[in-house]
Amino acid sequence: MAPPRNQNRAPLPSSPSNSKYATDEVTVDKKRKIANPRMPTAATGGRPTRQALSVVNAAPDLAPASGPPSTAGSDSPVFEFAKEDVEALLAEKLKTKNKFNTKEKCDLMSEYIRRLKLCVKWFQQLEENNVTQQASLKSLLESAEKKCNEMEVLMKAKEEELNSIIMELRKTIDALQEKCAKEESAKSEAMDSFSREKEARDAAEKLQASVSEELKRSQQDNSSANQKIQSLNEMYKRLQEYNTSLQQYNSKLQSELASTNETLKRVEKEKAAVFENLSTLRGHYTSLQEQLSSSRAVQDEAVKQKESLANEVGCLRGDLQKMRDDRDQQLYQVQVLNAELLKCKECTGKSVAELENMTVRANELEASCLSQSEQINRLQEKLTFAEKRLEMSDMSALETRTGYEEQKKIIFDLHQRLADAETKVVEGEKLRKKLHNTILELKGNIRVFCRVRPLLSEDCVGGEANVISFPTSMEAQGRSIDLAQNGQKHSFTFDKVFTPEASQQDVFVEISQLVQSALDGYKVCIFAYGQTGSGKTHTMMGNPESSENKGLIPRTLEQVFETRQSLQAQGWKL
Ligand SMILES: Nc1ncnc2c1ncn2[C@@H]1O[C@H](COP(=O)(O)OP(=O)(O)OP(=O)(O)O)[C@@H](O)[C@H]1O
Repeated sequence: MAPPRNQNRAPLPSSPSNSKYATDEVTVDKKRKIANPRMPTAATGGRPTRQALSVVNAAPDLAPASGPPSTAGSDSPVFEFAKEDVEALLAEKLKTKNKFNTKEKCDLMSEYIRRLKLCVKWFQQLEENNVTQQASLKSLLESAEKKCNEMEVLMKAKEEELNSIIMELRKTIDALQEKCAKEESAKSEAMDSFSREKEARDAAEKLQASVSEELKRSQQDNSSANQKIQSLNEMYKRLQEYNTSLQQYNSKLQSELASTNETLKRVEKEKAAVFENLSTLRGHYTSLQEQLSSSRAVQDEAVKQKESLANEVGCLRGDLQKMRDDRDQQLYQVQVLNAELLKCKECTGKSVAELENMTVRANELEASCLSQSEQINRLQEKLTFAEKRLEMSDMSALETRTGYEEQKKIIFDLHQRLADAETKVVEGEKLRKKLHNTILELKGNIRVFCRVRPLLSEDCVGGEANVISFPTSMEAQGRSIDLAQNGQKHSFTFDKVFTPEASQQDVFVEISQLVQSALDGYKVCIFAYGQTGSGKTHTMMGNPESSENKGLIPRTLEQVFETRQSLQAQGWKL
């Protein structure tokens, strides 16, 4: 015969270290055995447990006159009953050998009563266990809810903190980017001005080079003009010398002409004297015929002399003419030379004017050169200033760049922190889902709510206004309703009962957790049933336009979309 069940289920050692686990185990074990007493368990080493009824049947053997068997640390034995056992016990019929043997009948009856009592006791114990289990589950549920709420609050605070940090960082990034852009534009402006100044400097240098070349050319022109002037002066001097020599020659020729004229006068005087002599001679002609012949001869000779003298005069005249021609030619040459001299003088004047012009131009060019060099100096100063500015802007750009790099590092660190925080959030979210699901499982996977709608005007026609009442006992409050019919009261218990005063929001508060569960990825079904006009449509749909009267479906959709938006802000995607 197998040992009785209560011996196997003796209370576990009451060591303080494992008392909690022992209690939990007992609870779980009991639950499992109540559900299916014939299932083999670890406690029985895999063997099927003995039938509870047989324990009860065996009770007289185990419980002698001293009383019922007791478990360790307890006076009353613990028996276990299955449904079938109870039903069998209830259906049992007393069989006596002799119908009229009342003693035997009485014994059997008392035995039967004892077993019934044991069964009732077992029921009571079971109920007590259930109550304690329910209380412990409630406390567990409350602590889990508390934890969940705390976790949610923490998460929200952390999320807000992170959002503010992200906003600040975004602002800093924007400011830095703006600063960077400004610096870049200032740098490009400085570069532009630098390039412009460089171009201006190049142009000025080119201008200076061209001006210096022009100056050189003008100096060369000047020197060539000077040389020309010198040569012209020399030529002028030579011409003056030539002129003086020509004047001297002219005066010489004139003196020669005067002497020739004097000679001619003398010759004419001699001729006149000869003619006088001839007349005297003619007077003496007669007298002097002889003398005439001689005189003729002398005359002939004189004629001859005269002819020779006339020839000589002609020759002298030709010479004179020649001399005159020469003189005219010389005069013409002098005139030409004078004209040339005048031209030369004009030329010299022009050259002098040109020289003056050239000097003026050279002076102007020197002045422009000076102004150009001043401009070049100014431009060089500007250039050095621009270079300094460029260096400064380079320095500031470098500083900004280092600042930017530092900010980048900070942003990188913050991004890492953000990523860590996000992973923590995700983990927290997972934990929250798990806890939420555990809570819902603890609350019960299938829950039935009852909503009592307020009485409508047509409902009061029959005068049965107070059919429904709500019990106010601690246990039944909010979970039960009592219906009165024909003077009889019928109680009904649900997971939750909503009174007519309950608003749509109150109903949705209970449902929203299931919606959250659906959002967490669990399958959820909510449906309403009831008789016509009981308020199903009102509860489920209500008036979607009214914020107060909208039903569960609009509110659920709102929650879904709100959650979607908040999750989107956290980086979740559809
Ligand atoms: N909690 C409530 N508060 C106020 N009025 C309600 C409530 N519940 C229902 N009503 C009103 O009761 C009437 C009937 O409700 P409803 O139409 O929702 O019933 P129903 O169960 O959907 O009916 P049916 O099955 O015929 O569609 C409506 O006029 C509705 O406004």
